[in-house]
Amino acid sequence: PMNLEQIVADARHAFAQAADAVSLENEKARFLGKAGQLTELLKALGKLDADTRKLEGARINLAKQQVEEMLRTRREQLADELMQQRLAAEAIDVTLPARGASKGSLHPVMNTWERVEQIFRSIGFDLADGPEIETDWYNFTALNSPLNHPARSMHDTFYIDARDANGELLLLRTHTSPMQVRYAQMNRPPIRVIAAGRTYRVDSDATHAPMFNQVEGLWIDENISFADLKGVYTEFLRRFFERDDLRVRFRPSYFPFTEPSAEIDMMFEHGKNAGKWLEISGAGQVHPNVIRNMGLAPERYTGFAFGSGLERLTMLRYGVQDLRLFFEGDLRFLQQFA
Ligand SMILES: CNC(=O)COc1cccc(Nc2cc(Cl)ccn2)c1
Repeated sequence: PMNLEQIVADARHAFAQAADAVSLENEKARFLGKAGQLTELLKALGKLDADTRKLEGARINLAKQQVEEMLRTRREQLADELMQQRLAAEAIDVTLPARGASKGSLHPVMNTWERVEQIFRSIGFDLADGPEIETDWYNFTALNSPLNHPARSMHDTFYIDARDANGELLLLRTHTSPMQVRYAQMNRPPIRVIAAGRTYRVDSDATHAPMFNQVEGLWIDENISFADLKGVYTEFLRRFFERDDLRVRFRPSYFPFTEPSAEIDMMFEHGKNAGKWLEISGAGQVHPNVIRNMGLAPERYTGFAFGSGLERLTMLRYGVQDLRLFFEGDLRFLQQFA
């Protein structure tokens, strides 16, 4: 019969040459398959006499076991090589430095908003919120603004083309005072409240934007005087600007909702703008009509109020010259405040 040693040697060579599992299976078929060399030899045993068939059959089966063992070994080798290739290809170097995500930061005006609220909360003020779309009653009438007051004109105020359920005119609030009126209607004295938020006016240039942010404060109780306003507001400015060389002056002024009214200027005794008075806010004793519109008796309750632009406070704190920079979202500007 064909030289069994030669067949086993051929199989060893063929399996070693097989580069992957599929080619190895093809080589296996050449030796162990239905038409394989070893299978053919086993079939040919039928022609031999009994003794010879027994002897030859044993020899062929031995060869078959060797070939099957070689096949198993090669299969394991190929599987291991495949695993090694995958480990190399899919390896992640966990020691590489992270890409890092840039940290966000608060918009400077929102930072001012938070600082103002934190300062007033620390001296016992509550916070009010309220609708940006207001009725003309809460925005003007409740605040003692006469029906023919120029601020009510469409040149200064954005009106909504609709009325509310009670037929009231609707508008975008022009200041945050309406929130304070609502708060005072819902709470009993002592009323100490800060109302901050977006306000809208028909105006826009380097120092005016149609939408901007305002913060107002209100303190109503028995015997609250103008002196209390000066004390509280001066202390607020010193803490907000973190300066104790800050001077404050109150100039007589006029607002429909306060009597007497004042405009508040501040000045730093040292530094770049030393000695220069800067207008920062408006304030005054709440007008008796406004006290009454809050549902309180002006004979018993008095109080003060003040208002300031949050952009204005921010511009003064950081020396920003153009208001529009706060609304453009230019990261080169904003990241200075990160
Ligand atoms: C930038 N702000 C300004 O020029 C003027 O702001 C001011 C001035 C005086 C008072 C008020 N607010 C106020 C609020 C109520 Cl509920 C009652 C009375 N007054 C706001």
